[in-house]
Formats: sequence, structure tokens, C-alpha cells
Amino acid sequence: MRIGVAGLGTVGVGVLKIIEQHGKLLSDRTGRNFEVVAVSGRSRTKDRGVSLDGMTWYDNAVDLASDPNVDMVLELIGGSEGVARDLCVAALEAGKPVVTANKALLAVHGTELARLAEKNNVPLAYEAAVAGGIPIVKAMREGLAANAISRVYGILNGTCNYILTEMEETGGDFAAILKDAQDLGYAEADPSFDVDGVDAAHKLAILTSLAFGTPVDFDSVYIEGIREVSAQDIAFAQEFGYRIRLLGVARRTEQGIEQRVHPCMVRKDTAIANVSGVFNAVVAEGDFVDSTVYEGRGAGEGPTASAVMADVVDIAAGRVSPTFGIPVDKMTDIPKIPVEEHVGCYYVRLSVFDRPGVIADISAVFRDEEISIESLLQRGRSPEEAVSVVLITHEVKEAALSRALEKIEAFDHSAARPRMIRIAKL
Ligand SMILES: NC(=O)C1=CN([C@@H]2O[C@H](COP(=O)(O)OP(=O)(O)OC[C@H]3O[C@@H](n4cnc5c(N)ncnc54)[C@H](O)[C@@H]3O)[C@@H](O)[C@H]2O)C=CC1
Ligand SMILES: N[C@@H](CC=O)C(=O)O
Ligand code: NA
Repeated sequence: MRIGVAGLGTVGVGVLKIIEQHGKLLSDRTGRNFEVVAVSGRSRTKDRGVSLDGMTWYDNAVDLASDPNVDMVLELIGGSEGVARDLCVAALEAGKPVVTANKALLAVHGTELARLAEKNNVPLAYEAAVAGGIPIVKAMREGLAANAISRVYGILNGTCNYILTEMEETGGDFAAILKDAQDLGYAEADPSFDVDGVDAAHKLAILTSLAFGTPVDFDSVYIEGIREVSAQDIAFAQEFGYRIRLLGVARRTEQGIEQRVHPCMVRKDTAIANVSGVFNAVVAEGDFVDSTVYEGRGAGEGPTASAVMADVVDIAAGRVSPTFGIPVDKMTDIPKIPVEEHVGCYYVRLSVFDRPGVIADISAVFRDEEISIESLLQRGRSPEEAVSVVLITHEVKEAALSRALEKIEAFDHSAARPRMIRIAKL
């Protein structure tokens, strides 16, 4: 198996290291030899700690697709457009299998690439694109193939989970922790994709397609990142018995599919709440299998390269499935449910001036919107300075809660925009 690797960053270098260190093991397992014969990167002279001896260098990665010595292309550059997409299209059109770690590409162009792969009868594999080292694509596509899936959810971004758990455990500063995550090779080239929830949404859109056999629909994922999660929210969460995690949730109901990524309060005694640092976890619920849980490192050189090589090995061994577990012409377009329709419990933190009647006014708004309150806590006492009033609601439709928070924000005694975090029903 003669491999062409495009992109020699964290993941690309990890792949070269695995092939170098485990050449014999891979060959014993598959009866094939794996050799990287060609590479493409930005700098030919950079020392990456791995040898590129004997490999053909291409300045233009797309040329890997037409190199007659290359049997399989690994796209490890990233980005939904440009060279990464051009290379995948060119390789599939040339009848060469493609392995990619690029969730942005799959989330935006997944269905059309899957169609191209089918047309040319070549595999397009992307295990590394979802939850890093966890073999979740394989589990969803093959392990759970006999089930109708009702829900798939989890922690899908290692950088955000690392930031949230470090903030919780060390009280450290957001920017400094993000810098650590970047240095550890966890973050995207543009880390706003991580912290703004976009990367998790890319992965959720892919999981939705795998779970429900529907075309990938990234544009209908509701997305909210972790920038507004404050030390105060983390402390209040602890007090109420929760931890805060960025979750991606895709759920099938009679009305359609809801797809959402946002910070969640998760009860401390759940499996998800105990997933820390760069670890990811995915829970998939099927009608025959019931609930299944998968956990492992969601980012970083070794785990991601491990997932890339799992695809390479499958393809070499002839184990090939449709890209999203179902041929494109058998996919069903299923309507998406907007987040305003979501029904759940909410954590709300209000910042108000502690004047007589403020709690009565807040209560009146909640009464008018028919929102019932499970608990209410007030911290601090000062008519001049703002104090925190924290509420946990019973189940309510999100649209009603949003209306209530808008009314409260308009009060004279409101000092800041109300903060809301959804409480996960796991
Ligand atoms: N780092 C991680 O933990 C994970 C990364 N991924 C995905 O893997 C892919 C690669 O990510 P990383 O290795 O982390 O990024 P990286 O930024 O470390 O590596 C990308 C490499 O591609 C090179 N590159 C950029 N434009 C190029 C071009 N036109 N031609 C050839 N090379 C070019 C860059 O110089 C860089 O060395 C991305 O799609 C990313 O989303 C997926 C799972 C985990
Ligand atoms: N930036 C991503 C990398 C893996 O997909 C993350 O932090 O999870
Ligand atoms: Na994976």
C-alpha cells in the first residue's frame, strides 16, 4: 500500500511515526506493506522529527492524486474549502481511496463527497474526524448497524473539555489554558472553531448523518460555544451538584431531528460529567442495544494518527462500508427541529440590584410565562452593587424562557444580561 500524505502537522507527523514504528505489526495484521511514498507540506526544510527520505515532495498537494506511485491519499491539511477539498475530489475522481481527519470538510461537503466516492467505487474514510482516537465512526456505522438510533450525544471537542476542566480544577484563566491546549496540539488552526463550538458542531453533523441516515446538514446545527462560561457559573454548578461540559446532542423525535451544541450542566454522578481534560465521550442509544458509551482521547498527535491508521488498515484489508453507513440514494431528508422548541430544565443566573420587590418582579415574569422554579438562590446583599440570583427551572419550552429573560433584562434593577445554561437530561 503506497501512501501519499498531505499535511505534515500534528496529525501527519503522527501518522509517519506510526508507520515507522509499527510497520511490521501492520503488515502482520493485514498481509500488506505500508509505505509513505509521497508527501506535501508547507515547508520542505522544516525539521519535524521524522525522516522524509525517499519520499517524493509535492509543493501542490493536489498533485498527490495523480502520482501513479500513490495508491491511497491521506488528507491531513484541514479546512472545508481550498486544497483539502480539491485534493479529496481529485483523488476520488482518480479512483484512489481517501482517508481524512477533516471534519470541517465532511460537515460541509460530506454528502457530495460520499456520492463522488460511490460513483468512483472508492472508499472515503474519516474515523479521525469525529472524537479523535475513539472508534466512534466504526461503532456507529458497523457496530450499531442493526439498530434504529434515537439519540447520540457527547463531549466532542477535546480543547473545550480541557479548558472547562482546567478552569474547574485549577481556577486558571481561559486564555492561558487555551494556549496550553494549542501547545499540546489539541486546537484547530483557528482555535475559535473550538471555543465557539463550531468544531463540535462539525462532528455532530457527521454523527447525525451516521445515526439517522440523513444527508449531513451542518447549517441546521444550533451552536453556542464556551466563551461565556464564567468561573461564577462553574462555582454555582458545583453548588447545585453539576459540572459544565460542552455537549453535542442529536435526537430523533416524531417531529424530526434536533441537533445542538452548547454548554450543559451535567449531574456530577453521570459518566459524561466525569470525562476530563482532552478526553471525549459519546453515548449512542439504539432500540435493540440500549445505551452504549465510548470514551477516549479526542485530540492530539497519537490518538488522531491512530484513528487515521485504523482507516488505512481497513481499506488495505478490503473492509469498506458506505461513507455514512448507507448509500447516498438511500438517505432520507429528515426535518430539523429549531432549538426554540427544545423542552428542558435551565440554570439561569441574573445579575440584579438588590432592591425591595426585585424577586417579586422576577417571579411575576416567570409566572406569566408559566415557568415553574425548582430552586432559587441569592448571593450577596447590596442595594448599590449587583448581586447574583440563580434559579433552576422545571421543564419549560426554550422559547418561553427566552421571552422571560428578555423581559427581565429590560428591568431597571437588571445590571447585566441574564445568563442561561441548559441542564442535560442524560
Ligand atoms: N490535532 C488534532 O488533535 C486533530 C486534528 N484533526 C484534523 O486533522 C487535520 C490536521 O490537523 P493538525 O495536524 O492538527 O493541523 P496542523 O496545523 O498541525 O497541520 C496541518 C498541516 O498542513 C500544512 N498545510 C497547510 N496548507 C497546506 C497545503 N496547501 N499543502 C500542504 N500542506 C499544507 C500546514 O503547514 C500544517 O503543517 C485537520 O483537518 C484537523 O481538523 C482531527 C482530529 C484531531
Ligand atoms: N480541535 C479538536 C481536535 C480534534 O478533533 C479538538 O480539540 O477536539
Ligand atoms: Na474517531
